[in-house]
Amino acid sequence: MSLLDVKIKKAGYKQNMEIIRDIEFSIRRSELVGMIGANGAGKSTTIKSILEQLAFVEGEIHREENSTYSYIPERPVFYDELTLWEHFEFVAAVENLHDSSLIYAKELLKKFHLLQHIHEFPNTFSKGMQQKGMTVLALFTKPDLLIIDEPFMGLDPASTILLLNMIEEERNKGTGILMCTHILDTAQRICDSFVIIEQGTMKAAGTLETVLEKCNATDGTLYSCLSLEGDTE
Ligand SMILES: Nc1ncnc2c1ncn2[C@@H]1O[C@H](COP(=O)(O)OP(=O)(O)OP(=O)(O)O)[C@@H](O)[C@H]1O
Repeated sequence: MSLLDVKIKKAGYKQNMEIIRDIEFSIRRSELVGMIGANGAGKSTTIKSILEQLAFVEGEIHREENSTYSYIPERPVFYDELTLWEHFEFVAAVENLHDSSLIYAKELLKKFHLLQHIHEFPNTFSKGMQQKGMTVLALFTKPDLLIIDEPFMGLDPASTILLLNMIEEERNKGTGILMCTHILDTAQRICDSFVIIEQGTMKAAGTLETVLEKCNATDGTLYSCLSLEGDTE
């Protein structure tokens, strides 16, 4: 049984608008799935359809019963009037979380070197600090499924390693992860499987071997699966 089964026939931002079509993949527990594709290919739109944020989706999206999910958006979003810590208190109250989750939040904040900033307003943070804040906010609820859009953007090398370790720890705990990224070398190294999106549709899905075969690039890398700009026949 999968944590998430996606079978999108077509979807878009308003009724009958077709931005993406024929996208089918699943995510199991402990599986890290990399979603790869050029700018504007339809990756974020696919994520939005999973998050039920699109006005028009034809198809089926099933999540395992009673499973929870967290989403780390490409661009961090914080409330202007709340400090970082107040964001945690707010989420804990809204989601009715146990007190232990706030203790866990502090452990994670320490790990991500944000503990000394918890009484500051995140909108005054640097891009990387905001990204780390969003990551901890997504993790402290202990989701079954984690959806991450471009997680490495703006992170310094130490924070990148921290994030990679965190992804590995989450997988070991059984969390299923969907990660959109343009950092193909890292994706190829760490993901269990891939979904390649091109011009709004799924070009290939499966293990590295499967997608490379589908892209006629058995000796290539993930780069070979993307049609490069300026390519001629
Ligand atoms: N709110 C919107 N309303 C209408 N069209 C949109 C909207 N958001 C995105 N699109 C269009 O949907 C298409 C797919 O965009 P999407 O953001 O899913 O691409 P992406 O693969 O995530 O790209 P990137 O790598 O640049 O983040 C693009 O043509 C884009 O212009």
